[in-house]
Amino acid sequence: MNQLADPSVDLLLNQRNSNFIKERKKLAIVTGSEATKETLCSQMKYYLEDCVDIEGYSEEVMVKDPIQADLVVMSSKILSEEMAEYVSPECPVLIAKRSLNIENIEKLFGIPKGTSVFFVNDIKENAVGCIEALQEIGIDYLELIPYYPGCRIYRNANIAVTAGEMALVPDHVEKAIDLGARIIDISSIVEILKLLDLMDQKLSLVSEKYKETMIRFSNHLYHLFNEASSMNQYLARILNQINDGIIAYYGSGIISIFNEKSREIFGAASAGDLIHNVIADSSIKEYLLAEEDLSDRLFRLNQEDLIISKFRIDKLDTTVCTIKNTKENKDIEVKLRQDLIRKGYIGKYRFSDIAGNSTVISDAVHIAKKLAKSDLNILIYGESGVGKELFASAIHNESLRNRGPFVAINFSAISEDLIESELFGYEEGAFTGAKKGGRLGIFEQANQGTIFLDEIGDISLRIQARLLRVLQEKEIRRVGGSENIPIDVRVIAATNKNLVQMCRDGSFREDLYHRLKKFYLKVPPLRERCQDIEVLVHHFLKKHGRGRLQISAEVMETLRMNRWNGNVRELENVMEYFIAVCDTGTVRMSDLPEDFFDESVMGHGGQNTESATVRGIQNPMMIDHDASGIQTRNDDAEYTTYSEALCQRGNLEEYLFFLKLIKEYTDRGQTISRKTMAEDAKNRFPYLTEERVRKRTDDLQALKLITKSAGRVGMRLTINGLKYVNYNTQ
Ligand SMILES: Nc1ncnc2c1ncn2[C@@H]1O[C@H](COP(=O)(O)OP(=O)(O)OP(=O)(O)O)[C@@H](O)[C@H]1O
Repeated sequence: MNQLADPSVDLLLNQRNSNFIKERKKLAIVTGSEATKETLCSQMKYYLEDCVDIEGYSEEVMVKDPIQADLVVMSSKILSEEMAEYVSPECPVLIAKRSLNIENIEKLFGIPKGTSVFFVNDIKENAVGCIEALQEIGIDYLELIPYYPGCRIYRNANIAVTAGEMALVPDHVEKAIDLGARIIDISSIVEILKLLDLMDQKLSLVSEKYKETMIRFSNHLYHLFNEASSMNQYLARILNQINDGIIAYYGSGIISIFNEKSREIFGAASAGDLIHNVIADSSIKEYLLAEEDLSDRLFRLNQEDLIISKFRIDKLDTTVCTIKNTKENKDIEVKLRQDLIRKGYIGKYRFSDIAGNSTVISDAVHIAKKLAKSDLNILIYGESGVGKELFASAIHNESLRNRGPFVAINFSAISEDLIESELFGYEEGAFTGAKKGGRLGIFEQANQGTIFLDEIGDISLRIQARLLRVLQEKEIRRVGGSENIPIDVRVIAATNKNLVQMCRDGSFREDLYHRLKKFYLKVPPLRERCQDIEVLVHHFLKKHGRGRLQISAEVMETLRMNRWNGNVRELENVMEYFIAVCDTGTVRMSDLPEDFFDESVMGHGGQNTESATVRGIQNPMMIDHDASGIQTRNDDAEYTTYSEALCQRGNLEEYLFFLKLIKEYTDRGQTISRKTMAEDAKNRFPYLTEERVRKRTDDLQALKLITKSAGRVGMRLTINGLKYVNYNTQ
């Protein structure tokens, strides 16, 4: 290691009182500043404290009495001249050689290669000496410029390094690094031993300690260099893994970073090369070297479209560019999307997939689109099968998270024991049967995306508490794990239960309810939007590949009148049934599922209060409910009631003839008028005029066996009319 010293080392021995000897020797250290005094005193105490009293004096603090010691060590020659009068004339004086304290050298490691740096010291020799010392220990990649009072600045720098001379650092410098005061050089330490007559006693110990310090330091340095170089390798690996080109260069165009992707695009180059020589395309070269132009630009190179972006790091006089190949980036996006699709973690639906134009559904879509723009949690309320998941998926796809996963979990379909590990995952060995390597929970899988928690009202209070913590802390802990894992997920929860009531009766946590319900969306049941049925019917026929299949007007009417307790899902099921059973091009009443009227049209378990009124009170065809709420019927008795009612009004045969006729026409998708009815009835009932036909149809309408409306729809059988006809044609 190089040792720096004042160029002239003078040993001024004043032997006038050579018998100045005490039991413990006294060493006085005189410095310019207090900081240097501290450094040098602690250095000498490290070597000699056990046998020498060490006293420090600095020019900064007034020395009152003359300094008396076995040896006075001056930190510089100038100081020895300035402080001479404060030293007892009989004291021997040594002007110490000093060297750079390299223990703080790591402070320089952050300065990038090629940077101009002032080395600041009190005189030229010291500044130059320190620079040489730094170069010798490997800091030769910086452009070190000596700086001292009165020097001429031939090249400027924004960073300054000094050895304890911060006061001399020029004001314009943006960053100053103090390596600390220079320490006493080993050769001067040996001199001190000699002068204190401690050579025999201390030399080997001091040299041991000195060696030890050096070894400790060089180990430290070695470690730091290793760390820095493995960090560099690590960074280089990262930069080479990135799928975009990355180039960094100093103001003048000297390249400092040129990653693998850049090499693929522009050809071979490495740090130290010039942009000017490396980039052949003149427009790209011009753009890169135009310091003030920081806009993103599109370039075409070798049939590829490149988007180049730039930003400046002014402090380092560096420009960094990223180069994206638009096609490759698209391909990557497609791959990532395919990966999500493979895992099933995508929102399958968009708002355009929501069929229906009723006001209620349009309003719901309108609100949902607004909610999609925010990132807050949403609670969707709606009966089973109304389309809650459809809405959740559409919201995800319209939100800023649409490139992330959409993961859905239905709590009603998972047992309580499994919910926790499904949501939060588990560590290997968390429980018997846990998979090797553990498993990610859906919260982790949905990271940066949306999680859809369906049937949230079905989870236990225990899981509610865990879920609440996750929503509050935004981190999860795997089952059997000890680490908290941060997550960035938007939660959309759904329920068909009355959560407010559940909060009241204590089965749902109110705090969780409020966390989930930052926004609220209600999806209306299908029976509140009968206008949508026709649109939905065609939507599902098309969705299942039978867009051309016709639905007879009567069937459509029957569908419209249905209660649809299973909502849109039930309607879709019926459409799939039609597709499976209908052999002709038109679905007719005869294609309706056998149990359609039992299970669907009649409603479930007395929920259909509106229809029950129509059927039960005003209609002779009664629906009874047994104790369990399940419907029971005595069909024969009910049909007989109709027959009796008709017989009381006129000829049952005529009425049945007209009912069948209406059915035939609607099955063919045709409307039937009174005139047609009279004509068709002519052969069997020649006495029936058009007016009489009107009378018969009025009777049928009064018994709610048919409906009459003006225009295209005309006369139609009601469900009961249809069933009564079917009963009589068996
Ligand atoms: N307006 C609509 N347009 C098109 N398809 C719809 C519509 N509403 C619902 N569907 C379809 O109906 C089916 C049921 O919808 P979804 O699963 O979203 O209902 P849900 O309310 O989440 O049901 P559950 O409460 O049982 O989970 C799905 O196949 C969905 O695509």
